[in-house]
Amino acid sequence: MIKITGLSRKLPQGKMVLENIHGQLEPGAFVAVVGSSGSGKSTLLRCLALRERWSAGEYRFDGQDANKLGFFGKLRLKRKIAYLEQKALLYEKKTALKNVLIGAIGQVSWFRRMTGMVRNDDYMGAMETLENVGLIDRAHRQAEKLSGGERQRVAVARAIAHGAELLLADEPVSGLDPHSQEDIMAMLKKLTREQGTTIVVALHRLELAEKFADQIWGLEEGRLVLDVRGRRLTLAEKNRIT
Ligand SMILES: Nc1ncnc2c1ncn2[C@@H]1O[C@H](COP(=O)(O)OP(=O)(O)OP(=O)(O)O)[C@@H](O)[C@H]1O
Repeated sequence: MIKITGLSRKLPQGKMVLENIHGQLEPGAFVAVVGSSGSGKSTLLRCLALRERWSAGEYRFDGQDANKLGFFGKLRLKRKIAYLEQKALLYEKKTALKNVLIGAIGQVSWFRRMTGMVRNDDYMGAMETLENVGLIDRAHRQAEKLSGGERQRVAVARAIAHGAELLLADEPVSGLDPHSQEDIMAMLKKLTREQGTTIVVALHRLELAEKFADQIWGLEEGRLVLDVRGRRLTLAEKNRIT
């Protein structure tokens, strides 16, 4: 379980980008973070991904206090967390399968990483994750020849092959057509159900959050003003965060 208590992020100029955020993420939860532009969604995701430092508060991952971890402890924790960019960053000339394998290779020994040797298990694991994200028929296609939605699927498959327990995705569907947006959200939801991955997505489209997420966090000027589970937002709630 992930628990954040009083998480705040103050910029050097003094501006509070996140202010006293409290929240809890159960294993396998699918959480959408919504809020108007500049409300702090990306900052929150980057803090949860340990890519940005918070200035106050506590972040516990399975009981471990991230503030108290040393260099190697933090590295181990980072291995459990995957962060997806808006536009999936892939090795363009490599196939979807190779891109996933590179993720899996991050989990194997130094020697095999250096030599690029791939075991049959790694290969089978990578093919299985590609199947899980509905991309088995694109396994041998070069990344540069994949559509935006397919690229996001490869990035997700790579994160799963890498053993991520927490997947943070910043606007993973922006720039995709509405049909692909729904497909990606459905695929993410399936992963939370079938693999138990905890997924947090920052989203602009509220209707996607309502349709697919189990829980909605609403941010307003760096404060968490909504934490809603299992129901749609009221009109007043929608107005507050848009
Ligand atoms: N390093 C920084 N330096 C200056 N301002 C920053 C920095 N990081 C964040 N901000 C500011 O903090 C606020 C929150 O930014 P953030 O990117 O987290 O918002 P967001 O909700 O993800 O916005 P968007 O939906 O437009 O991506 C914004 O006003 C942004 O300009």
